[in-house]
Parts: sequence; structure tokens; C-alpha cells
Amino acid sequence: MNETSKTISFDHVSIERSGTTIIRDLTVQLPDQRVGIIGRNGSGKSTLVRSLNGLLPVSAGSLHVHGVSAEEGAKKLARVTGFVFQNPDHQLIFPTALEELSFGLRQLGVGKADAKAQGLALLQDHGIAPLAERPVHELSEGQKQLICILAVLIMEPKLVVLDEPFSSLDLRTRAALRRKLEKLDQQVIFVSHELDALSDYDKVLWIEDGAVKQFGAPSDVLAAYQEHELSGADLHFEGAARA
Ligand SMILES: Nc1ncnc2c1ncn2[C@@H]1O[C@H](COP(=O)(O)OP(=O)(O)OP(=O)(O)O)[C@@H](O)[C@H]1O
Repeated sequence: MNETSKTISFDHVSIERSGTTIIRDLTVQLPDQRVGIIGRNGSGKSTLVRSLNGLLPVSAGSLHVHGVSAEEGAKKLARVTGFVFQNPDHQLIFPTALEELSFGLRQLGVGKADAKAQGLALLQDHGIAPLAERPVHELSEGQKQLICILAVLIMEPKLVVLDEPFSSLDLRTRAALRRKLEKLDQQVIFVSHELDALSDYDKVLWIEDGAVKQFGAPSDVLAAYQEHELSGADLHFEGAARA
């Protein structure tokens, strides 16, 4: 494996949504194992990370994710990048948790019985085996979110992208998942408004108006972001209103 194959590289990347350029001419290399992404509402964080598994195409520039070029297509990107959505209803497609977990493994060529056994073992590890056969639509938001995260982790992608996935999780589940993320060998990209959750990450990328505002050590970037966002008496909803 050469260096390029372990790195995310955005080179003068632009990304459009509904004809509007959201990410503009963004260049950054992300070789670090755990990278946090921060920025105001509407700054372009989700748009940026959605390009990593081909959910959104790059409209200009070049993107490489662990040796795969975005030009090779969404399917190839999706094979290296597991993506956990903000909203579980955008991710869950099967009637039960166990089917959701088994499906990914079946796609990777694992036999039916093995896939089921591995899915069940993972649910057991997280103390939620009783949810295995429950209809997904009957689960709480937090339970659904946990299933989404496990459905990605069970496939052991080279890159795990989490787009603000902890908002419905209780304290205990959050802490357990954080510990799990810490132990992962894969690269993790974590979009979050919870700055404390990123303080021990390797690097933090601050996105503003679809461009890199700052990229560096968490201690520097998180402090600069807080200072920038909370200083001044004229706090208003500029970021949230950008549309
Ligand atoms: N489907 C869409 N079509 C057109 N524009 C969109 C679409 N989705 C998002 N946008 C716009 O793209 C911009 C960036 O949105 P994005 O969701 O990437 O921001 P974000 O930084 O992830 O925000 P948040 O912190 O609120 O999740 C916003 O101006 C938003 O209105």
C-alpha cells in the first residue's frame, strides 16, 4: 500500500447542489487517522463528506479516497467509504436490524448463515440483541442510529464517515461508540458540532462558506473556531440562513 492509497486528497474540488456551487476550489490532504470536521450550519460539511462515498459527484477538480479516484464512479468509492447519515431514515432500508446488518456482509460475499451470525454477535456485543428481529420502524431514534453505525462498521470499510450521527444517542451509548471509534484501525472522518468530542482527534478541518478556513491540531482549530464564532455582540443566524 503506498501513501496515496491511505490518504484522502481533495485537489481544487468544487461540488454543486441543484446548480449552486457549495464547495469551491477546495484543496486539502487528509492522511491522518482521525479527522474532525467543524463549521457553521450550512457551511458545506455534509456536502463535502458526501463526495467521499460518491453520494455527491465532484463537479471540478480531483478527489482520491484511499487509492480510488472519484472519476472511477460512486460504486468504487462506496466500496472504500462507509457512511453514517445524520438521519437514520435516510440509511435504513430493511425491515429488521438483523437484516440491515446481514445485507452489507452478503454484498461482500459472506454466506447467509454466517452473515446472520455475525450480525447477531455485533448486536450482542452492544447489548442490543433483543432488537435483532424488531421492526426497524418501531425502534427509537437512538436505537435506529446505533443500528446505522453498526451496519457500516460491520463491513469494515477503509474509511468510516460519520455525519453528526450522535444527536439522538444517550450518554452511555455515545460513550461506548466513541470508545469503539477510538479503537478502529480504519480512518475516521467525524462531522460534529460537539467540539469536545473532537479534542483528541489527530486533526480538525474547519469549513466556512464551502472552503477551508483552518486545518490543523484540534487544540488550535477548536479554540480559533470558538473564538471566531462566539466573539462579538452581533451574533445572528448568518450560517443557518445561507441557502
Ligand atoms: N439538496 C440540496 N439542494 C440544494 N442546496 C442544498 C441541498 N442540500 C444542502 N444544500 C445547501 O448547501 C449548503 C451546505 O449545506 P450542508 O448540508 O453541506 O451544510 P452543513 O455544513 O453540513 O450544515 P449543518 O451543520 O446544518 O448540517 C447550504 O447552503 C444548503 O442550503
